[in-house]
Amino acid sequence: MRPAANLSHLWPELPYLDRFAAAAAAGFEAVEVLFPYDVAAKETQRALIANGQRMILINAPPPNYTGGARGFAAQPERVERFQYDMKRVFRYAEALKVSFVHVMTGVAEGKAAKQTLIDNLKWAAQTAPTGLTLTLEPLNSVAQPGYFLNDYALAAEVIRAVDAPNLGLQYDSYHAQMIHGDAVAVFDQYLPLIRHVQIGDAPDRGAPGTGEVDFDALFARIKASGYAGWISGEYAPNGPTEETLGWMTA
Ligand SMILES: O=C(O)C(=O)[C@@H](O)CO
Ligand SMILES: [Mg+2]
Repeated sequence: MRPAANLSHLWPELPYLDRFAAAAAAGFEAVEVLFPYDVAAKETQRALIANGQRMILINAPPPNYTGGARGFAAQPERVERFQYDMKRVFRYAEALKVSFVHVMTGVAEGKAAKQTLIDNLKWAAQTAPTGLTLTLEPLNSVAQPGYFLNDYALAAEVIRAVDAPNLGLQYDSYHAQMIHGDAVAVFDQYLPLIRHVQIGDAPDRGAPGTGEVDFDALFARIKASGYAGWISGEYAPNGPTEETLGWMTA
C-alpha cells in the first residue's frame, strides 16, 4: 500500500501551501493536486522539498486553469487549444517531476467527440516527456453532468484504441460505485488498464467507511491483485482530515 494525499480535497480548511506540511505530519510522502496552475511551480516545488514529498499527479488544465469545467479533450472545436495547453502541462509536470497527468475530456457527446479524444490522446502520448503517464478517469454524471467519459467501458475502449504504453486508467472508487454500483467489481474488471487508484466513498464522496463502497473487499482485492501503484485519498473529510486516515493502514 503506497498512500498518497489529494491536497485539493484533504485539509480543505488550510491554505494550499500549508496542506503539504499537514500531509507530511500525517505520514504522506506523496501528494497530488488537481489544478496547481494558479501558483508558480517554484512555490509548489519549495513546499514539496520542505516536506520531503513528491507530487505524483496533476490534472491537465481546465479552460480557465484554476477550476470549473473539466477539460476539453473530447471537444472537436478545441484541438488547437488542447495541444497548446498540453505543452504547458508537460512543462509544469517536468518542473514538478510528476508521474501522472490526468487528461479530462470535458462536456461532449457522440462519435466525433470520441474520435477527437482518441486523436488528441495519440498526439499527447507521443508528445509527453519520457517517464510521464497520461490517465483517463470516468467521472459520474451526478458530479459532472454531461462529462464525456462517464463510463469505465468507454474509457477502456478509448485506451485500447489509442494503444500507447504511457496511457492508462485512473480508477476512483467513488466514481466507480456511482457509475456502476459496485466499485470492487469495476476494480477487478479493469485491473489490467489501471495505473493509478483514488479512493472516496459513495454517494457523498466522504472518507472510506462513510458510505456504500465495500472497502474491506476493495483493499483485499487490491492487495491480492499485486497492484503496486499509489492509492490516493480523494474525498471530502467530514471533520478533521487526520481522523479520516484509517485507510492508510488498512
Ligand atoms: O473528480 C475526480 O475524481 C478527479 O479525480 C478529478 O481529477 C477530476 O477533476
Ligand atoms: Mg478521482
